[in-house]
Amino acid sequence: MPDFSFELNRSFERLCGPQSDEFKTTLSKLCAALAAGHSCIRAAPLSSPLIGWPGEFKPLTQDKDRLYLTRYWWYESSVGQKLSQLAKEKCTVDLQQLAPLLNSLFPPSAISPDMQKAAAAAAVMQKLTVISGGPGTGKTTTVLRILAALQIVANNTLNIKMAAPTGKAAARMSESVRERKFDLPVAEATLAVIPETASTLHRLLGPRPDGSFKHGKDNPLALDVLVVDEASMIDLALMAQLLDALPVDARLILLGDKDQLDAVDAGAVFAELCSLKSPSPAFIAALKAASGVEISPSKAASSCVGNAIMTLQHSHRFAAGGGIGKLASLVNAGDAKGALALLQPNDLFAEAEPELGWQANSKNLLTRCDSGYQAYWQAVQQNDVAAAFIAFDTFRILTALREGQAGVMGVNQQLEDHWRAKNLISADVWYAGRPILITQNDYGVQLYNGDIGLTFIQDGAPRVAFKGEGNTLRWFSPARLPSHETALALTVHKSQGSEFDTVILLLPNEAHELLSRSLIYTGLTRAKKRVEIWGNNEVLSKAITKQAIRQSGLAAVLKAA
Ligand SMILES: Nc1ncnc2c1ncn2[C@@H]1O[C@H](COP(=O)(O)OP(=O)(O)OP(=O)(O)O)[C@@H](O)[C@H]1O
Repeated sequence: MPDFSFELNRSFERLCGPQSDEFKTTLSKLCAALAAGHSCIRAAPLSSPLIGWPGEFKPLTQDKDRLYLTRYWWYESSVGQKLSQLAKEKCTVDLQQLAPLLNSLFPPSAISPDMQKAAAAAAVMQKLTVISGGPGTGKTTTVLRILAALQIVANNTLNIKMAAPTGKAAARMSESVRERKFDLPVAEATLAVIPETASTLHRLLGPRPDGSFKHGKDNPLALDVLVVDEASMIDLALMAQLLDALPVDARLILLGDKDQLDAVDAGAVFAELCSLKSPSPAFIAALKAASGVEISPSKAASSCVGNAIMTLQHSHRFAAGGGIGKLASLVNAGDAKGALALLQPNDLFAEAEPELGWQANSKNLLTRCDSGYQAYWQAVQQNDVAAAFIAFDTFRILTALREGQAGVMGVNQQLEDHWRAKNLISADVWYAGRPILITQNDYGVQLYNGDIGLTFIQDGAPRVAFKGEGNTLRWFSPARLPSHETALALTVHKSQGSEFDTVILLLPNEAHELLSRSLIYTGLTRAKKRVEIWGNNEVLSKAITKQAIRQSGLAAVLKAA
């Protein structure tokens, strides 16, 4: 792959002649920062015809002490502007109607304050709502009740759409909404106008062959309410495009988990928004009047989006005091000592108790995978496609890194070699049972980044099955598949938006700059019942203590708005 900063510098030199060494060094730092997910770097202003102040539209933009490639400066200011406009819009609310409506949708709760109910009141009272919560804190449950409340208030006339950044996350959202929707204590007419299907954000925006989108400022989306799940995976560029396509009167509800890994590309919009939680006294009073819930003020400096941020903290999925929930809180608090103490193998095999394998030893790992994948291979051997899909989601090995022995490529290779040696799989690349992960959106064949397919041999030829709508299957010959890779193991990054009964989180034996608190948290919270962390104390401790902070100016824009 060509070095981006080298190529960029060459174009700049063609445009403006030779540049100073200082400029070249700064440009290379900026490109490296973008690749690492930052939208800008902190840099003292440099004198160069290529760098301009905001609005000058030179290739690079210096905004106070922040230096950007101008495209990213534009994305950031556009996102900041749109979010602040949205957050400042007031909605007319009839408290006489809203208070009893919320009481009917939210039965009295033992959890105080009832943040689910508060979030619902906030979502009816305002155009922008950002709901952050860990696994099982009730984001889907809450958003369904919000949608019911919004429809009832609007006499069931709203056009609501739901979306998520990846196909897998959209499928999971559709599944949980379908499972949960009919529990809502509302009339048939309201149920009928709550959607059951979420699409990917790309599909919603309408991709064009040149990479641009059909929907934008001049052709806004046709909707009144947009709900976006797994919003922490949205990068700055996609968020800018999404906000551009949002109609002026629409409401936006973003759901996510602020503690999870940020988007792969530049920007950490969701986490940054959540850091700006600062409910005003007037908003706290309004919320109490509407929902009876009294939320606490926060110490953060006030910001125009401060009233929009709602955090759900109580997990209804992990039993109080259960291993995964406890471990997740310790990791989030950066308490490496506490996390390691909890991971002492005292009660290793209890459900939902985390286990720490002290040393990632590849032979043990392979044996562990023999038992973890046993049900899967059985289903494959019996050619039972439905059972194979179910079994495949019960166990997954997640790697912190891509490269190296303990990286996803190394582990996939070792597992294939191991199972070939045992004659469990054939020598063919497309062996029966080869699971694959799609790594690129292909709108033609409707396979999307993150989709998982399983290979079966039919009439002597390999065919790959993907789950379609409901319980249907879609079959493809390998030649028709877009970019893909083997998915016996997945990276933590690629596992976002998925959950498995048992997760093995595999760390490398040496500390690595890509290991961070949010990576450990994201990996371990993919587990529904049991997580085992394979690695050594030092690497795990270092990762838990390291908080990856992305450079960006979005918070500054929102605080100043
Ligand atoms: N207030 C509540 N009281 C009791 N149970 C609840 C409450 N809210 C949610 N639950 C239950 O907790 C479980 C998780 O809820 P839900 O799926 O809404 O959470 P989530 O945050 O969307 O989870 P995910 O991590 O899957 O996105 C569900 O079984 C749901 O019925």
